[in-house]
Amino acid sequence: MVRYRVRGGNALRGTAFIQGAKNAVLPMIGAALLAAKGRTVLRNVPIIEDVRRAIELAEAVGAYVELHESERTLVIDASRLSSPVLPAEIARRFRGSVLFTPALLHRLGEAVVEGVGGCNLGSRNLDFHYLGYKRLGAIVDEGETVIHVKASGLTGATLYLDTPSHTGTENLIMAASLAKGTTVIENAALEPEVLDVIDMLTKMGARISGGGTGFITVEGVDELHAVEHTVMPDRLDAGVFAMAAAITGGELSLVGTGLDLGVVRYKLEQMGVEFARQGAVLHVRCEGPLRPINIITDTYPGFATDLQSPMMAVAALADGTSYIHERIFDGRFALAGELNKMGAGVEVDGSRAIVRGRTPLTGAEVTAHDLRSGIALVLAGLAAEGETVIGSGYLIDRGHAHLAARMRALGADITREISAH
Ligand SMILES: CC(=O)N[C@H]1[C@@H](OP(=O)(O)OP(=O)(O)OC[C@H]2O[C@@H](n3ccc(=O)[nH]c3=O)[C@H](O)[C@@H]2O)O[C@H](CO)[C@@H](O)[C@@H]1O
Ligand SMILES: C=C(OP(=O)(O)O)C(=O)O
Repeated sequence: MVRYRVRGGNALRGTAFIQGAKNAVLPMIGAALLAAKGRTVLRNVPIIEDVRRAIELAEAVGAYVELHESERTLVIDASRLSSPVLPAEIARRFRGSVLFTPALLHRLGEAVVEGVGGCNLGSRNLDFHYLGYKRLGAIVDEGETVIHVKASGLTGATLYLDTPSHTGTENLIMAASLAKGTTVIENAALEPEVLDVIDMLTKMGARISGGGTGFITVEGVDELHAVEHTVMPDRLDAGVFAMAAAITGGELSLVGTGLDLGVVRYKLEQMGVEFARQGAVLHVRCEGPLRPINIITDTYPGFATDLQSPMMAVAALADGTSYIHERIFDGRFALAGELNKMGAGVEVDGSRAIVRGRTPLTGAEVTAHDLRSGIALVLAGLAAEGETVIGSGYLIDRGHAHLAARMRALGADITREISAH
C-alpha cells in the first residue's frame, strides 16, 4: 500500500519540472509496436506506474523494452511480437492497455483483450473502438470478460465517433495507418496528446491529415518504421503545479510546460492567480484571496475533466460559492466526500457540484478513489491545517512521477510511504 502524508501550511516556491505526458506516452508505446523492424526511442518519458505497466504489457506480447530511468528514455524493439494476449493481471491496471490492440491486429492478426483498467469514473465504454475495427473489416467477439478481435488485413472505411473519444481516436488512427486504402474519422478528438501521437506516426511513415480539425483522413501504408520521438509535456501535471501555487499562496516557475495551459490558465486567472510567460518558463503566483469559479468540463479545448478534481480542491479555498458541471464522465465526484472529511463544503447533485468556500481545511485520513482525486487531496493537504494521510497512493503514482520529491524541492512537507497494508 502506498500512502502520501502531507503537513499543510507551506507556500510552494521555486522551480517545478513538468513531466512528459502520460496520455501521449501510452499510445506512443502502442504505436511503437506497429514497427516490425528496428528500435523505437521515446524521450521525456514520465517515470510513472502506468508506463511501468505498459512496459510489462509490451514484454508480455513479445517486445524487448529498455527503460533508462535517469535519461527518461524508452527503447522498444517490437520485431518479434509473439503473443496476441493482453493478460488481465497487467491490462486491468491501466487504461492505456486498450492502445495495444491495433498493433497486435496488424502484426499478429488478432488481439485478445482480457481486460482494460483505468480510473474508476463511471461508464467507460469502448464501443467506438470495436465498431470502428468492425467497419475496417475486423471480427470482434465480445465475450463477458474477454474480447477477441481478429482480422487478416484491414481495409479503409468512413468512421464516425458519437463523441470525440481520446483513445478511440488514437486506436482508429493506428488501425487505419496500416489498412488498405483511405479511412476518414469524423468527430475525432482534438487533444494535443492525440496530435503528438499523429506527429510520431507521421515520422514512422503514416499518412495522416486533418489532425486538430475533427476530421482525420488516413491513407494506409504497407509498413511503419521505428523512429525517435520526444513526448510532449504533461498539461495535467503542469495544471496541478499551477494549482499548488494557487492553493498555498505560493510562487512557482514551471519548466517544461511548452504549451499554453489554455482554459485552465484563464479559469485560474479569474480566481486571482497571476501567470507570466518568461521565454520558456511559465511563472505562476497567487498572493491575494481566491475568488470562486464556474467550471464546465468538455473535450479539448474545453476544461479538461482530468483537472476537474484538483480544481474542486482549489475552489474549496475560494471566498464564495463555486459551481462545477462534469460532462465527460458520469462518476467523477468521489472526491467530494473525501474533501468534506477535511472540512470542505461540497454538495453533489448528479453531474453538478456546488463548492461552498471558504471553509478552513483540516488534515484527515482520506482515500484516493482515482488518480486525479488523489492529487486533488494532496493539494487540499498542502493547504490544510495539520496532517493529511492519503490512502491508495498507487493511483497517484499511476500518473505523477516522483511527486513527493518534486513537491519537497518546492518547500512542501510531503512524504510517500509504503506499508504492508
Ligand atoms: C489514457 C488516456 O488517454 N486517458 C484519457 C482518455 O480516456 P479515454 O480515452 O478512456 O476517454 P474517452 O474520451 O474515450 O471517454 C470519454 C467519454 O466517452 C465515452 N465513450 C468513450 C469511448 C467509447 O467507445 N464509447 C463511449 O461511450 C466514455 O464512456 C466517457 O464517458 O480521455 C479522457 C477524457 O479526456 C481522460 O480523462 C483520460 O485521462
Ligand atoms: C482518467 C485518467 O486516466 P486513465 O484514462 O488512464 O484512467 C486520468 O488520467 O485522469
